[in-house]
Amino acid sequence: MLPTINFTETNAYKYLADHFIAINEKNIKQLFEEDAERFEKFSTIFNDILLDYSKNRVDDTTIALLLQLARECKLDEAIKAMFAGEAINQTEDRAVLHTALRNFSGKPVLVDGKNVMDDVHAVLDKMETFSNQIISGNWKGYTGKAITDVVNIGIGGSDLGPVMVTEALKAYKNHLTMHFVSNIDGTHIAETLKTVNPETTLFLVASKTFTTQETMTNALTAKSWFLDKGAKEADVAKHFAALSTNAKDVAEFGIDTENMFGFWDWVGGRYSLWSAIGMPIALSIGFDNFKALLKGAHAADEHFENTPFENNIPVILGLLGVWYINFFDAETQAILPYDQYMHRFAAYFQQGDMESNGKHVDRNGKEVTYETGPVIWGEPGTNGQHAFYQLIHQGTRLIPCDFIAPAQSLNPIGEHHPILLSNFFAQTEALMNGKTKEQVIEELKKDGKSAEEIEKLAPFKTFDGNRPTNSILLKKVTPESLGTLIALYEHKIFVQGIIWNIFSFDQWGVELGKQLAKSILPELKDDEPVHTHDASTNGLINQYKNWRNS
Ligand SMILES: O=P(O)(O)OC[C@H]1O[C@](O)(CO)[C@@H](O)[C@@H]1O
Repeated sequence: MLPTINFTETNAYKYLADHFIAINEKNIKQLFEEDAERFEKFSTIFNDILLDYSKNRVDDTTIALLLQLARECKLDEAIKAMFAGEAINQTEDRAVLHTALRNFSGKPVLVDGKNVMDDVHAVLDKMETFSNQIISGNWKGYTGKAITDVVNIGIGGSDLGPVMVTEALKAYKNHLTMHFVSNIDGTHIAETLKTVNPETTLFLVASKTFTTQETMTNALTAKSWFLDKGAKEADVAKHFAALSTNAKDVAEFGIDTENMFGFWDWVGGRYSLWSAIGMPIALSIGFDNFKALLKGAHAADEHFENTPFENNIPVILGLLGVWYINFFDAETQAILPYDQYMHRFAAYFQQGDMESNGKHVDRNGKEVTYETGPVIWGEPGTNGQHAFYQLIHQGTRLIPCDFIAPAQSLNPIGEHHPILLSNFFAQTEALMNGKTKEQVIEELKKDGKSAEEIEKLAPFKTFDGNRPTNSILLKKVTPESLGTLIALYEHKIFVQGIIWNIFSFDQWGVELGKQLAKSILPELKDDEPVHTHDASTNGLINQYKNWRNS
């Protein structure tokens, strides 16, 4: 069982509330001037990943109090409970053990007294054999040809993780062409099927539950297309595999359970890329690279489990987030990778974070009286700079940002990477320093502006600065470093869920929309007007019925 402490009733919270008033008076630039050791103190290196959190609105006292908050909320007990396989997903009565999927410690992991590591290794071995066969071309399609294209059909956690990682590690990929179909909009599957050949395509039906409407509908469409193209039912086994926990429904769908790669209810959908759901990753970059990804994540797990809080990256990131959300009223958190390959990283953690910590009821079943999970968003730099950074620099909102960049480029062409990195360094500096009125006046004078013009323009060109950022500098994006980075972010989400006293591993809110869509679908069958909903929903449905055949 997890502790059930209301963090706003801790001593640390009360001290932080007082301390906030003092720190709110200061700007980060000043904090650097006051402390020559600030960078050394507020940065840490772990396995070729440097986290610099010195450009935050914190000082020694803030960090000490935030760490005290973590201790008062019994974060240490919660971490132990998760790694020990306790059923900490209490509303679903499940353990939370994505860490077991990447456990290379040789230590057993017990769920209800059973060591799950044998099952984990058995699936990994099966994935290795299968992916090697497909990549080598030894696996033949129904006309004797090797597989050239892989279509992953899944949604949410059964899509975003594999998409994000295969994109982030594209530099490591082999000859297979990967496709991902997630949207129920027929356009997604239709456009994908236009580009593939049934004789050389492998479909992966990825669904933890194997009941998700979007995935099942897309998978059935893919199967009909495959059969329409001249293949026989018996050929399905050569072209369809399932990544799921639900063997019964996989068999009913007509997929040979020999081609099923299983996982378990203690793997949350948004934490499942390390499981059989990672098959597209293994196919795209090879099993050894997939294993390196898992090893990188395992290193982060050991770091999270064993490192004192003051040097523990997920703990620090999580607490800084709490500081901004609950004291500075920050509503969002931007994730800004300066790496084109990582262009889906923010989208991936949009689900990871928002589905986990988008909760308003605490672990006692009571409505919370404070803010919980932030809105996560972001795009790769420098595209973001030319789109939404204006608001981050000069808007009215405080938006804490994580800047992520690799020191080494996987495509070191000309001056591209130094230019990219100069932007990465410049942005956090600009966000911190801003530009004073005096600096602006000086610049305008140099430009030959008149006193009147200077007076008019100066307010618009002045930047307050004092906008907080974390910088995460990786030596290079490799399967291992990416695995570490993802797992560090996963654990950050855990830390925040513990502090906010919420359950991070269920997603009841999403279930309601699914149920309602299923009840509306039969009403769309005929052209009779509906009257069973509120006026707005009735109006929309009836207009749809009027227009759909006109
Ligand atoms: O893998 P499944 O069971 O198809 O579920 C897909 C996704 O649907 C959700 O349950 C809700 O969006 C996610 O948590 C999950 O990743």
